[in-house]
Amino acid sequence: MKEVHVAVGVILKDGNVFVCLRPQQVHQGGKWEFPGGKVDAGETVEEALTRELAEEIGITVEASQPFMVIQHDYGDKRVRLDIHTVTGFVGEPYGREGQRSRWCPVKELLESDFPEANRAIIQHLQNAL
Ligand SMILES: Nc1nc2c([nH]c(=O)n2[C@@H]2O[C@H](COP(=O)(O)OP(=O)(O)OP(=O)(O)O)[C@@H](O)[C@H]2O)c(=O)[nH]1
Ligand SMILES: [Mg+2]
Repeated sequence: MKEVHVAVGVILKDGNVFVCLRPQQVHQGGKWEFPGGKVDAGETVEEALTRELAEEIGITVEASQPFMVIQHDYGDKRVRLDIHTVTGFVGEPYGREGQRSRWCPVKELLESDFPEANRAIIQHLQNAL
């Protein structure tokens, strides 16, 4: 099964992270996510992240840093998550594709239901901040 390369943004502001609720009908639907999406052929991770965050939550990324890379096999899909923190952006994020979204304190992230692969990201975030 081929591996999907995904650019994921951990958008930080005052100790909070912006998270979105994945639509029921998509992969890992009904779970929370850090916004992002597939890296298209010929795109850098930064280009994919900037494009996906503009499309999904209406912000313009101005400063991002590589944070970690996670590979995970969900059984029905294999992903390689290229996670970047986003510390500078223009605009107020919102669910531009109609998805629910909110700012969540970093320390409360594990109280919400995220895809399995996100557990390691959250633990790294909580240790790093
Ligand atoms: N965006 C995002 N995807 C995640 C996270 N964790 C995780 O396992 N994934 C998986 O990464 C894959 C790609 O995410 P995605 O569905 O958002 O990709 P996309 O935005 O290009 O899809 P779409 O444009 O068709 O909606 C999905 O299988 C999703 O389950 C996360 O925190 N954020
Ligand atoms: Mg997406």
